[in-house]
Amino acid sequence: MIVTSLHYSGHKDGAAMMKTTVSEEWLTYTWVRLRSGVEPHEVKRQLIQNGFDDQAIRSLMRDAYNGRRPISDVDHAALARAPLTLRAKSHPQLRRIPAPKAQLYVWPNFLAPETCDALIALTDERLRASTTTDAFADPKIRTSRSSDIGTMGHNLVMQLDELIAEALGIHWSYSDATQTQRYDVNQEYKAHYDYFTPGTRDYQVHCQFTGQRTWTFMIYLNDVEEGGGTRFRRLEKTIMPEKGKAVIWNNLNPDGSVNPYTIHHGMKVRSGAKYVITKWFRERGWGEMFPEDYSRIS
Ligand SMILES: O=C(O)CCC(=O)C(=O)O
Ligand SMILES: [Fe+2]
Repeated sequence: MIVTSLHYSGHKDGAAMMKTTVSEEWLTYTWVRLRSGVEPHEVKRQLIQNGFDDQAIRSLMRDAYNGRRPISDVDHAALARAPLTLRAKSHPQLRRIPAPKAQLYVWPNFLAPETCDALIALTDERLRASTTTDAFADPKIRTSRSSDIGTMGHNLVMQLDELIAEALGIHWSYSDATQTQRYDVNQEYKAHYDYFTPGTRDYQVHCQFTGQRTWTFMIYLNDVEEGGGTRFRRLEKTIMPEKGKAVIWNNLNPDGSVNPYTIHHGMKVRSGAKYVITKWFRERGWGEMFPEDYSRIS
């Protein structure tokens, strides 16, 4: 903590020593936390604890100061028309998979091979067993390992977040912190939904601040020797891993209800290893959900 860069407006009696100006260090402190998925109200609490006055907290947190937008602001029809869906009509690589029951897209070569390699190296630095949010679920449902690369404050991941957010056309604050998954031989993620079933305790716990999951943006980081496809059994489509290829789908219907046709299975790797980035978008973030300058990117 670099205290010398801060200006204190101390009262003579010493009762309140409030920090009133912001520094690069505290901006980093604030935004690394917000990027990592720490809720705005918690970041605000930490800043208060560190002695900042309200004005300084406003300038540190900017759009996040007022917290996530209310659930009543969510426009599900607009989510179903996210800029990516329009871009797919003319983009040379991005295309919609012909499956009328769900919005499913593939984008080959979305990431450059060197970026994939750097993300794999970062993933391998800090692996943990993958979990599912349902404590009662079969422990064999997801046997891969995961890495919370979105909480490391790494520049590369922040750039990746921007790239994904711009590609989809939805601001990164409407997403969970970025994760990677590594599957070794015989590891898989059995058929599941990325959304939380409304009315369950799971939904209550995992959606209370951020709302439901909306779009999933997944990227394969390597070519898998054998196996490891992503199977959408109700759509009768299987996407095969290819280094840098993104698979993107909307877990919801245009009316906001969950779409069970999006059930998918990360199939067993038969030979080699498989790495994927998973980025789950959410109903609630701060600021504009569809920033205007994202829509201009072709
Ligand atoms: O690895 C895959 O192909 C699918 C991963 C997945 O569905 C997930 O992480 O939610
Ligand atoms: Fe999934």
